[in-house]
Amino acid sequence: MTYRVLISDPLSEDGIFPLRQASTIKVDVKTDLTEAELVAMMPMYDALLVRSQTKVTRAIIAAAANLKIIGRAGVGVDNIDLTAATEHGVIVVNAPDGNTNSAAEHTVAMLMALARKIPQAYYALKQQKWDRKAHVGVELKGKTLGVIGLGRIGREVALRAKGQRMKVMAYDPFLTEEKADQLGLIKGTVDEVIKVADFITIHTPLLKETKHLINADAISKMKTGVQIVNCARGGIIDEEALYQAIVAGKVAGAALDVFEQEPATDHKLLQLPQVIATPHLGASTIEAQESVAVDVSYDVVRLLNGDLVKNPVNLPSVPKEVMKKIEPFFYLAEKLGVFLTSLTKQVIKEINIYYSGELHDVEVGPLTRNTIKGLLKHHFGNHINDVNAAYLAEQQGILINEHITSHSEGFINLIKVEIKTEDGTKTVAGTLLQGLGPRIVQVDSYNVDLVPEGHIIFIRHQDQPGAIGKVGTLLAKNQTNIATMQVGRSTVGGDAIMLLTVDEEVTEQDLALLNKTNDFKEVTGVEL
Ligand SMILES: NC(=O)c1ccc[n+]([C@@H]2O[C@H](COP(=O)([O-])OP(=O)(O)OC[C@H]3O[C@@H](n4cnc5c(N)ncnc54)[C@H](O)[C@@H]3O)[C@@H](O)[C@H]2O)c1
Ligand SMILES: O=C(O)[C@H](O)COP(=O)(O)O
Repeated sequence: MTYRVLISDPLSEDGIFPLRQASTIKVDVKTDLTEAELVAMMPMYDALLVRSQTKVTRAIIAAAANLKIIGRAGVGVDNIDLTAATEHGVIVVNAPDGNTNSAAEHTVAMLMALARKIPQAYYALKQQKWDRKAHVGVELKGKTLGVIGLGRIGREVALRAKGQRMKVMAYDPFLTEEKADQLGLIKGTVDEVIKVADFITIHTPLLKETKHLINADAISKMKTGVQIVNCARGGIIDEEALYQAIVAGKVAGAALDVFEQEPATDHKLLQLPQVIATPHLGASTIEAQESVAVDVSYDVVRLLNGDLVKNPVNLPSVPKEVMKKIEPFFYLAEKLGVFLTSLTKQVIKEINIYYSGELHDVEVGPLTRNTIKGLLKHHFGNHINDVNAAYLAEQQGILINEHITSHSEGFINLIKVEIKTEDGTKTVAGTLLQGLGPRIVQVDSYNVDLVPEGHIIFIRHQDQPGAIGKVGTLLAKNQTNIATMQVGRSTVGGDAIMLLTVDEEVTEQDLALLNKTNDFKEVTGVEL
């Protein structure tokens, strides 16, 4: 099997060696493609790698019938339609650490260039103007830097600003007093930060909440003469409001690496002498480009090899040590789902998953996704995967509840899945036996002991002499060989079940023969 990977933005050739080395992967590099060209090409690709230039739209994702992964060689994923990717079961990964240092260094370079008017002076000198008066700057030492967004880059910028002997005040929804103390900076609200800062630098993602975070109202609260740096994302600053504030003399200068519409060549902000700018160069260093390309390439290789990715964007990431604990349960969780869904023809309205015993203190989200995958596979086939399982269930209006308890009904660990449908409630429970592997241990109220694999016939009947023999005789007519059989009953002569495993796939003829006798209330074939 050969997987095809398309790289549609310029990526470091040195950084993509994990892809080049993989014998099962063929890489095509084709840049500057239009949306229509991408739509036409995508059906043949299993993976797409981009930077910020390619806009990965819904149309492109919808056309990409074989697409499994989109790798963003960088941080910001605002150029990728994440909702569409999730709906289509395409995992999106990024490289969150690879360009942190470069982006932080670029921000500090912009801050210093802004304070000392270096680009303006350079430009004048290139025009043969030796003008020392026009380019008098200000010192950073002793000034307050306001940092909005104290994630990876914001933190690095704050530390470097302290090296410039600036005071730093920061706002981030996750910043605690302890963390602020550790970093030697002051924690404030957005309003507090923008009111006191001489320089403001922004390091948030572009989200609904951060769109135009710096608008006319915010600017009106700032000090007159404030200078603003944006090396995060265009759109966080309202560009019209910034333009007006610079013209009015409220804002003394701005350093912009990013714009709402890129490329931004014919932009009115660029006409103002107080504005210095670079064309989205924060991550453009040899080191950062190599590092982000290596990170996403490895994730693509991992995914195509069937392994877990390191930096998922549209799936919660689970720490390695937690994953080690829960991974052995993935198979069981999915099989419980497949088993249970085989027992009903009705629409599932609600899914309750009970985790108990040693599963009570782990992150069970991935197990829930595997269970849902098993439950809905019947309807969605291979289209359903970890990425879209919860989404597809939600779209079907299915209610999903997780219940977690340390009490485990006699097993060290137990996953019990219950579905509610028009015809009532059905449950199945399974455990992972140390050294023996997964077992289904309960079907409705009946205790069983079944390895969840192979070809199974599930029968509901009335407990009575001859019932078991009849099943053997009927299946023999079809040359169907019973490998194992177990029975369970509520009371003598009461409701009972039989679980048979057979050597070959259960056929329609097998089921028809068993159903014809009218001796059995329910006969179902289950393929695990
Ligand atoms: N110019 C470039 O070339 C370049 C390079 C790398 C990253 N970036 C951009 O820089 C930004 C930051 O990247 P990062 O790696 O530090 O990301 P990060 O995820 O590590 O940090 C982002 C921080 O923003 C905070 N945040 C979210 N909403 C906020 C809000 N409303 N107010 C204040 N803070 C908020 C988050 O809590 C988080 O701590 C992103 O937009 C990224 O795309 C740009
Ligand atoms: O979010 C990012 O990582 C930066 O904006 C870098 O974008 P780029 O990969 O297009 O340089």
